[in-house]
Amino acid sequence: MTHEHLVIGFECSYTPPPPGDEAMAENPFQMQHMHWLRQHPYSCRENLFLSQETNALRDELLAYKKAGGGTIVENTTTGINRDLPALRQLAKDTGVHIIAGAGYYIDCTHTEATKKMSVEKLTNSIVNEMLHGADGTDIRCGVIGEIGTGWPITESEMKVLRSTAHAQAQLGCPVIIHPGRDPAAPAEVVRILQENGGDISKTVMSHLDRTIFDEGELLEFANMGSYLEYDLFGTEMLNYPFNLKVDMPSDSQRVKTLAFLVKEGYEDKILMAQDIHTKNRLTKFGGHGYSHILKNIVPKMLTRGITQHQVDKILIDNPKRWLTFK
Ligand SMILES: CC(=O)NCCS(=O)(=O)O
Repeated sequence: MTHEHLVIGFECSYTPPPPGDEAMAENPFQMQHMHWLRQHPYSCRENLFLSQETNALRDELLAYKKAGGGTIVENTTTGINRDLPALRQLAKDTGVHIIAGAGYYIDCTHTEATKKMSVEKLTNSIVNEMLHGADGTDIRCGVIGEIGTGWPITESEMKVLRSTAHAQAQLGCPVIIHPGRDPAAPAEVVRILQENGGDISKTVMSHLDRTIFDEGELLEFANMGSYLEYDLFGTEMLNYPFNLKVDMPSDSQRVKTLAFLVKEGYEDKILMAQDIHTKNRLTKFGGHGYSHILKNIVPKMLTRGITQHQVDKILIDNPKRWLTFK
Protein backbone atom coordinates (compact mmCIF):
# COMPACT_ATOMS: atom_id res chain seq x y z
CA MET A 1 0.00 0.00 0.00
CA THR A 2 1.73 3.15 -1.20
CA HIS A 3 -0.45 5.68 0.63
CA GLU A 4 -1.60 5.05 4.19
CA HIS A 5 -1.44 6.68 7.61
CA LEU A 6 -1.01 4.80 10.86
CA VAL A 7 -0.22 7.51 13.36
CA ILE A 8 -1.70 10.86 12.35
CA GLY A 9 -3.45 13.81 13.97
CA PHE A 10 -5.65 15.28 11.27
CA GLU A 11 -7.34 18.10 13.17
CA CYS A 12 -6.41 20.53 10.38
CA SER A 13 -9.29 19.06 8.38
CA TYR A 14 -12.03 19.56 11.00
CA THR A 15 -15.30 20.65 9.34
CA PRO A 16 -18.34 21.57 11.49
CA PRO A 17 -21.24 19.09 11.26
CA PRO A 18 -24.22 19.98 9.04
CA PRO A 19 -26.92 22.12 10.72
CA GLY A 20 -29.03 20.06 13.09
CA ASP A 21 -26.30 17.43 13.55
CA GLU A 22 -24.16 19.39 16.01
CA ALA A 23 -24.68 16.84 18.79
CA MET A 24 -23.25 14.10 16.58
CA ALA A 25 -19.81 15.64 16.87
CA GLU A 26 -19.64 14.29 20.43
CA ASN A 27 -19.27 10.65 21.46
CA PRO A 28 -20.01 9.15 18.04
CA PHE A 29 -18.28 5.78 18.42
CA GLN A 30 -21.41 3.73 18.83
CA MET A 31 -22.86 1.28 16.35
CA GLN A 32 -25.78 3.52 15.42
CA HIS A 33 -23.45 6.37 14.46
CA MET A 34 -21.18 4.49 12.09
CA HIS A 35 -23.05 5.49 8.92
CA TRP A 36 -23.04 9.13 10.03
CA LEU A 37 -19.28 8.97 10.63
CA ARG A 38 -18.70 7.50 7.17
CA GLN A 39 -20.65 10.40 5.68
CA HIS A 40 -19.06 13.08 7.90
CA PRO A 41 -15.65 11.73 8.99
CA TYR A 42 -14.16 15.21 9.48
CA SER A 43 -17.02 16.57 11.60
CA CYS A 44 -16.11 14.77 14.80
CA ARG A 45 -12.82 15.86 16.34
CA GLU A 46 -12.17 12.56 18.06
CA ASN A 47 -12.36 10.74 14.74
CA LEU A 48 -9.34 12.73 13.52
CA PHE A 49 -6.92 11.28 16.07
CA LEU A 50 -5.86 7.96 14.60
CA SER A 51 -2.74 8.54 16.68
CA GLN A 52 -4.71 7.42 19.78
CA GLU A 53 -5.19 3.92 18.37
CA THR A 54 -1.72 2.36 18.38
CA ASN A 55 -2.95 -0.84 20.08
CA ALA A 56 -5.70 -1.31 17.51
CA LEU A 57 -3.20 -0.53 14.77
CA ARG A 58 -1.01 -3.41 15.88
CA ASP A 59 -3.95 -5.78 15.30
CA GLU A 60 -4.79 -4.05 12.01
CA LEU A 61 -1.23 -4.56 10.76
CA LEU A 62 -1.18 -8.21 11.82
CA ALA A 63 -4.44 -8.73 9.89
CA TYR A 64 -2.91 -6.92 6.90
CA LYS A 65 0.09 -9.26 7.04
CA LYS A 66 -2.19 -12.29 7.24
CA ALA A 67 -4.02 -11.05 4.14
CA GLY A 68 -0.71 -10.98 2.25
CA GLY A 69 0.42 -7.40 2.92
CA GLY A 70 4.14 -6.81 3.41
CA THR A 71 4.78 -3.07 3.33
CA ILE A 72 3.02 0.21 3.99
CA VAL A 73 4.18 3.65 2.91
CA GLU A 74 3.14 5.89 5.81
CA ASN A 75 2.63 9.33 4.29
CA THR A 76 2.36 11.43 7.46
CA THR A 77 4.59 14.47 7.07
CA THR A 78 5.38 17.53 9.20
CA GLY A 79 2.13 19.33 10.09
CA ILE A 80 -0.08 16.29 10.68
CA ASN A 81 1.68 14.92 13.75
CA ARG A 82 4.18 12.44 12.38
CA ASP A 83 5.39 10.06 15.12
CA LEU A 84 8.39 8.09 13.92
CA PRO A 85 9.18 6.21 17.16
CA ALA A 86 5.58 4.90 17.17
CA LEU A 87 5.99 3.76 13.56
CA ARG A 88 9.26 2.01 14.39
CA GLN A 89 7.58 0.22 17.29
CA LEU A 90 4.63 -0.88 15.12
CA ALA A 91 7.03 -2.24 12.50
CA LYS A 92 9.01 -4.13 15.17
CA ASP A 93 5.88 -5.54 16.81
CA THR A 94 4.23 -6.73 13.59
CA GLY A 95 6.98 -7.41 11.04
CA VAL A 96 5.21 -5.17 8.51
CA HIS A 97 7.69 -2.88 6.75
CA ILE A 98 6.74 0.77 7.30
CA ILE A 99 8.27 3.46 5.10
CA ALA A 100 8.03 6.96 6.55
CA GLY A 101 7.56 10.22 4.64
CA ALA A 102 9.73 13.35 4.74
CA GLY A 103 8.67 16.95 4.10
CA TYR A 104 5.62 19.11 4.75
CA TYR A 105 1.83 18.86 4.43
CA ILE A 106 -0.49 21.65 3.14
CA ASP A 107 -0.10 25.38 3.84
CA CYS A 108 -2.50 25.67 6.80
CA THR A 109 -0.24 23.28 8.71
CA HIS A 110 2.98 25.22 7.98
CA THR A 111 4.28 27.03 11.06
CA GLU A 112 5.45 30.65 10.82
CA ALA A 113 9.01 29.31 11.03
CA THR A 114 8.39 26.96 8.08
CA LYS A 115 6.84 29.78 6.04
CA LYS A 116 9.95 31.92 6.61
CA MET A 117 12.39 29.21 5.47
CA SER A 118 14.22 29.64 2.15
CA VAL A 119 14.03 26.97 -0.54
CA GLU A 120 17.62 26.06 0.30
CA LYS A 121 16.83 25.59 4.01
CA LEU A 122 13.72 23.53 3.22
CA THR A 123 15.78 21.37 0.86
CA ASN A 124 18.40 20.78 3.54
CA SER A 125 15.74 19.86 6.07
CA ILE A 126 14.16 17.30 3.71
CA VAL A 127 17.54 15.83 2.71
CA ASN A 128 18.46 15.59 6.38
CA GLU A 129 15.21 13.70 7.16
CA MET A 130 16.09 11.22 4.42
CA LEU A 131 19.79 10.78 5.15
CA HIS A 132 20.16 11.23 8.91
CA GLY A 133 16.78 11.05 10.66
CA ALA A 134 13.70 13.17 11.29
CA ASP A 135 12.08 14.85 14.32
CA GLY A 136 15.26 14.53 16.41
CA THR A 137 15.45 10.74 15.93
CA ASP A 138 17.80 8.52 13.94
CA ILE A 139 14.84 7.23 11.92
CA ARG A 140 15.38 8.02 8.25
CA CYS A 141 12.45 8.59 5.91
CA GLY A 142 12.24 6.53 2.73
CA VAL A 143 10.08 8.78 0.56
CA ILE A 144 9.46 12.51 0.28
CA GLY A 145 5.77 13.11 0.93
CA GLU A 146 2.96 13.31 1.04
CA ILE A 147 3.88 16.83 0.06
CA GLY A 148 0.75 18.89 0.55
CA THR A 149 -0.54 21.37 -1.99
CA GLY A 150 -3.87 23.15 -2.29
CA TRP A 151 -5.53 25.01 -5.14
CA PRO A 152 -4.33 27.54 -5.95
CA ILE A 153 -0.87 26.58 -4.73
CA THR A 154 0.28 29.00 -2.01
CA GLU A 155 3.67 30.71 -1.84
CA SER A 156 4.78 28.49 1.02
CA GLU A 157 3.62 25.31 -0.77
CA MET A 158 5.47 26.48 -3.89
CA LYS A 159 8.72 26.74 -1.88
CA VAL A 160 8.17 23.26 -0.47
CA LEU A 161 7.55 21.89 -3.98
CA ARG A 162 10.73 23.48 -5.29
CA SER A 163 12.72 22.09 -2.37
CA THR A 164 11.15 18.66 -2.91
CA ALA A 165 12.38 18.66 -6.50
CA HIS A 166 15.86 19.83 -5.43
CA ALA A 167 16.07 17.12 -2.75
CA GLN A 168 14.90 14.48 -5.22
CA ALA A 169 17.52 15.63 -7.75
CA GLN A 170 20.22 15.14 -5.07
CA LEU A 171 19.00 11.79 -3.75
CA GLY A 172 17.23 10.06 -6.67
CA CYS A 173 14.46 9.16 -4.24
CA PRO A 174 10.70 8.57 -4.51
CA VAL A 175 8.33 11.54 -4.13
CA ILE A 176 4.59 11.52 -3.45
CA ILE A 177 2.26 14.50 -3.87
CA HIS A 178 -1.11 15.46 -2.37
CA PRO A 179 -2.62 17.71 -5.07
CA GLY A 180 -5.27 20.44 -4.69
CA ARG A 181 -8.86 19.60 -5.51
CA ASP A 182 -9.04 20.95 -9.03
CA PRO A 183 -8.55 18.89 -12.20
CA ALA A 184 -5.73 21.25 -13.22
CA ALA A 185 -3.82 20.83 -9.93
CA PRO A 186 -1.89 17.58 -10.65
CA ALA A 187 -0.46 18.85 -13.96
CA GLU A 188 0.52 22.18 -12.38
CA VAL A 189 2.46 20.37 -9.64
CA VAL A 190 4.22 18.17 -12.19
CA ARG A 191 5.27 21.24 -14.19
CA ILE A 192 6.70 22.91 -11.05
CA LEU A 193 8.63 19.77 -10.10
CA GLN A 194 9.96 19.40 -13.66
CA GLU A 195 11.08 23.03 -13.83
CA ASN A 196 13.01 22.51 -10.60
CA GLY A 197 14.85 19.35 -11.60
CA GLY A 198 12.47 16.74 -10.17
CA ASP A 199 12.19 13.26 -11.67
CA ILE A 200 8.56 12.75 -12.69
CA SER A 201 9.15 9.06 -13.42
CA LYS A 202 9.79 8.64 -9.66
CA THR A 203 6.86 10.79 -8.54
CA VAL A 204 3.41 9.64 -7.45
CA MET A 205 0.31 11.79 -7.93
CA SER A 206 -2.07 10.83 -5.13
CA HIS A 207 -5.85 11.14 -4.79
CA LEU A 208 -6.66 11.06 -8.50
CA ASP A 209 -10.00 9.47 -7.59
CA ARG A 210 -11.31 12.83 -6.26
CA THR A 211 -9.43 15.07 -8.66
CA ILE A 212 -9.63 14.14 -12.37
CA PHE A 213 -12.93 12.73 -13.70
CA ASP A 214 -12.83 13.39 -17.43
CA GLU A 215 -11.21 10.45 -19.30
CA GLY A 216 -9.55 12.73 -21.86
CA GLU A 217 -8.03 14.92 -19.13
CA LEU A 218 -6.92 11.81 -17.26
CA LEU A 219 -5.06 10.44 -20.29
CA GLU A 220 -3.48 13.84 -20.91
CA PHE A 221 -2.24 13.87 -17.32
CA ALA A 222 -1.12 10.21 -17.47
CA ASN A 223 1.00 11.13 -20.48
CA MET A 224 3.09 13.46 -18.28
CA GLY A 225 4.74 10.37 -16.79
CA SER A 226 4.06 10.26 -13.05
CA TYR A 227 2.59 7.28 -11.20
CA LEU A 228 -1.20 7.47 -11.06
CA GLU A 229 -2.50 6.70 -7.60
CA TYR A 230 -6.07 5.72 -6.71
CA ASP A 231 -5.80 5.74 -2.96
CA LEU A 232 -9.21 6.46 -1.49
CA PHE A 233 -10.50 2.89 -1.76
CA GLY A 234 -13.01 2.39 1.03
CA THR A 235 -14.11 6.04 1.04
CA GLU A 236 -17.69 6.28 -0.15
CA MET A 237 -19.61 9.44 0.79
CA LEU A 238 -22.37 11.51 -0.79
CA ASN A 239 -21.05 14.96 0.06
CA TYR A 240 -17.30 15.46 -0.10
CA PRO A 241 -16.87 18.35 2.35
CA PHE A 242 -13.58 19.65 0.89
CA ASN A 243 -15.14 20.27 -2.54
CA LEU A 244 -18.91 19.99 -2.76
CA LYS A 245 -18.71 20.00 -6.58
CA VAL A 246 -16.94 16.62 -6.46
CA ASP A 247 -18.96 13.39 -6.52
CA MET A 248 -16.74 10.99 -4.59
CA PRO A 249 -16.63 7.78 -6.66
CA SER A 250 -17.59 4.40 -5.27
CA ASP A 251 -15.07 1.55 -5.14
CA SER A 252 -16.77 0.01 -8.21
CA GLN A 253 -16.23 3.24 -10.13
CA ARG A 254 -12.59 3.30 -9.04
CA VAL A 255 -12.09 -0.23 -10.35
CA LYS A 256 -13.72 0.83 -13.63
CA THR A 257 -11.25 3.70 -13.97
CA LEU A 258 -8.32 1.37 -13.24
CA ALA A 259 -9.59 -1.03 -15.94
CA PHE A 260 -9.77 1.94 -18.34
CA LEU A 261 -6.17 2.97 -17.54
CA VAL A 262 -4.98 -0.62 -17.97
CA LYS A 263 -6.74 -0.83 -21.36
CA GLU A 264 -5.00 2.43 -22.36
CA GLY A 265 -1.60 0.92 -21.55
CA TYR A 266 -0.83 2.46 -18.14
CA GLU A 267 -0.55 -0.76 -16.09
CA ASP A 268 3.08 0.08 -15.23
CA LYS A 269 2.02 3.43 -13.75
CA ILE A 270 -0.95 2.60 -11.52
CA LEU A 271 -0.75 2.47 -7.71
CA MET A 272 -3.51 1.79 -5.19
CA ALA A 273 -4.13 2.41 -1.49
CA GLN A 274 -6.80 3.27 1.07
CA ASP A 275 -5.32 6.43 2.64
CA ILE A 276 -6.72 5.53 6.05
CA HIS A 277 -6.49 8.66 8.20
CA THR A 278 -9.56 8.61 10.46
CA LYS A 279 -10.57 6.21 13.24
CA ASN A 280 -13.89 5.14 11.73
CA ARG A 281 -12.06 3.30 8.95
CA LEU A 282 -10.39 0.87 11.37
CA THR A 283 -12.00 -2.56 11.70
CA LYS A 284 -12.19 -1.86 15.46
CA PHE A 285 -14.91 0.70 14.65
CA GLY A 286 -16.65 -1.25 11.89
CA GLY A 287 -14.46 0.13 9.10
CA HIS A 288 -12.78 -1.69 6.22
CA GLY A 289 -9.24 -1.70 7.66
CA TYR A 290 -5.92 -1.95 5.84
CA SER A 291 -6.74 -5.27 4.11
CA HIS A 292 -9.72 -3.93 2.12
CA ILE A 293 -7.89 -3.80 -1.21
CA LEU A 294 -6.32 -7.23 -0.78
CA LYS A 295 -9.50 -8.91 0.42
CA ASN A 296 -12.29 -7.11 -1.44
CA ILE A 297 -10.98 -4.98 -4.30
CA VAL A 298 -8.53 -7.41 -5.93
CA PRO A 299 -11.23 -10.09 -6.47
CA LYS A 300 -13.43 -7.38 -8.02
CA MET A 301 -10.61 -6.24 -10.32
CA LEU A 302 -10.22 -9.82 -11.57
CA THR A 303 -13.87 -9.82 -12.63
CA ARG A 304 -13.50 -6.55 -14.49
CA GLY A 305 -10.89 -7.45 -17.08
CA ILE A 306 -7.74 -6.85 -15.02
CA THR A 307 -5.54 -9.97 -14.97
CA GLN A 308 -3.64 -11.39 -11.98
CA HIS A 309 -0.42 -10.45 -13.77
CA GLN A 310 -1.61 -6.84 -14.00
CA VAL A 311 -2.76 -6.85 -10.35
CA ASP A 312 0.73 -8.03 -9.36
CA LYS A 313 2.26 -5.19 -11.33
CA ILE A 314 0.01 -2.66 -9.58
CA LEU A 315 0.50 -4.02 -6.05
CA ILE A 316 4.09 -5.30 -6.19
CA ASP A 317 6.22 -4.32 -9.19
CA ASN A 318 5.13 -0.67 -9.52
CA PRO A 319 5.57 0.15 -5.81
CA LYS A 320 8.94 -1.64 -5.80
CA ARG A 321 10.18 0.34 -8.82
CA TRP A 322 8.91 3.63 -7.41
CA LEU A 323 10.48 3.03 -3.99
CA THR A 324 13.93 2.11 -5.32
CA PHE A 325 16.43 4.98 -5.14
CA LYS A 326 18.12 5.74 -8.48
C1 LIG B 1 -4.45 12.55 4.76
C2 LIG B 1 -4.90 13.16 3.49
O1 LIG B 1 -4.36 14.13 3.04
N1 LIG B 1 -5.91 12.61 2.89
C3 LIG B 1 -6.47 13.18 1.71
C4 LIG B 1 -7.89 13.21 1.80
S1 LIG B 1 -8.56 13.95 0.42
O2 LIG B 1 -9.99 13.97 0.65
O3 LIG B 1 -8.23 13.18 -0.78
O4 LIG B 1 -8.02 15.29 0.22
